[in-house]
This record gives sequence, C-alpha cells and structure tokens, in this order.
Amino acid sequence: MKDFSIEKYFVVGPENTGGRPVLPIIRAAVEAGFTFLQIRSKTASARELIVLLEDTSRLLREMGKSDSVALVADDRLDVVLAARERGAKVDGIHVGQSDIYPEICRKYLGDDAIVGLSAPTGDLVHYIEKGDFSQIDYFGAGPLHPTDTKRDCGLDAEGNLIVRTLDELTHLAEISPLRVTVGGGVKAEDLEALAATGIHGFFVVSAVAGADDPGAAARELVEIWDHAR
Ligand SMILES: Cc1ncc(COP(=O)(O)OP(=O)(O)O)c(N)n1
Ligand SMILES: Cc1nc(C(=O)O)sc1CCOP(=O)(O)O
Ligand SMILES: [Mg+2]
Repeated sequence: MKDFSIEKYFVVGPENTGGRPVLPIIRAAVEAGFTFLQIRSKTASARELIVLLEDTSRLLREMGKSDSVALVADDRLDVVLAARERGAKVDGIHVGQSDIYPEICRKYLGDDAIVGLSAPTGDLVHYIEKGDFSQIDYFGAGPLHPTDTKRDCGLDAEGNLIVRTLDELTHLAEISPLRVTVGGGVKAEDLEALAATGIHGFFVVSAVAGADDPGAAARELVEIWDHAR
C-alpha cells in the first residue's frame, strides 16, 4: 500500500483506552476521518496484538476503508507477519531508533509495505543529510510536549526531556526527503501551529483514546486540521 496518508494518524493499544474496548474507538476515529492507524502496546501479549490487528483489518474491510486507511503495528515485525499469515491486511510497521532495523522489516514485509521510522532526537539536520532512507516511507517525530503515553522520550545532557520546537519542525519539513508526522502530547489546540510548520500530519494517542467521547474528540481534531491545511 504505497498510496497512503499520514495526515491524521491514530496510535492506540489496550492500555490507552481507560478500560474500554479498543475496536469501537478505532471505528470512531476512522468514521471521523483519520487516515492512518497504528496498533501500539507495551503490555499486550503477541496473541492479543495479532487478534487486535486481525479485528482492525476486518473492521476496515467492513467499513470499505481497507485501501484508504493504512494499518501498521508498532515495533513488532513478528506480530505483523503472524497477522498477515492469518489473513489480516496489515500494511506495515513503525519502528524507532532502537527497534528492528527498517531494512530488515522491508525485507520480510515486501516492497509494497509501509515502513515508518521515528526520527532521532538531537541533530536532525545532520541525520537527514547523512542518512540513507531508501527503505523508509515516512518519519515520525516527537514529542511536541511531554506525555505520559511515552515516558522514555530522549533526554538532553542535563537529563531534561527534549521536545520538538515549532521552528525545528519547520526546518525538518523543509529538508526532509520523506513526509513527517508529529506527535507526543498533541491536542486540538496545537494543530493550527503544527500545520503552519509545513509538516504533513499529526499523530495522537490520548487526545482520542483517552477522551470521554472519542468520536467527538476525533471529529474535532480532523476538522481543525483540515481547516488549517
Ligand atoms: C508515528 C510514530 N512516531 C513515533 C513513534 C515512536 O516510536 P519509537 O521511538 O520506536 O517508540 P515506541 O512507540 O516504540 O515506544 C511511533 N510509535 N509512531
Ligand atoms: C508513540 C509516541 N511517540 C512519541 C515520540 O515522541 O516519538 S510520543 C508518543 C506517544 C503519543 O501519545 P499522546 O498522544 O498520548 O501524547
Ligand atoms: Mg518503537
């Protein structure tokens, strides 16, 4: 699936929904207009992740969205391969700087798969200038703000959390050979400023999965983003 949009990107796992089932929240995000789904869990078993990918793939098929909303898993190449083996349409994987190498993901998932990579914290300009990104389809960058959803984001030499400034994101959008989606503490009130940086999309977990009414929250995010772009 090479024709995909990272514009409105929802990341979710069972630990993000306040005890509520995940699938209705995914449905609400897709109905609202989210274009990309990532299943991410640091607590679920491999089996739980495989079943969640299978269920999400089936849901997208029932909604007629299999070809327009991309579905990837965070970190777990084994889980993606297993879910595919069992018939699920899983479009790819998102990996970070300490995860399985993107080129190995590409080898096992195929040319048509989506392989996303988290940009490192630190000197992005140098990284982009020197890197070979031929095996990657897009970058994730963050956090915009500190977030409880990911506590192991990068720290500077003094031990302070490194957050992305809007100036840095504007520069990243200018120099990046790939599309960039930005997340980490992103809320509705951030979207206008984020869109103005020129980055291609935003990703959220708790702004949708943690909302009292995930559908209403997702619709608000989509509306603000679409208006700002
Ligand atoms: C779209 C997107 N961007 C960044 C990340 C973070 O990936 P990573 O740095 O590997 O951290 P974990 O998510 O694995 O904790 C992401 N998952 N998605
Ligand atoms: C998955 C992830 N990656 C991040 C990064 O900075 O790379 S921040 C993050 C979690 C985003 O969750 P929330 O929207 O609840 O803050
Ligand atoms: Mg990772």
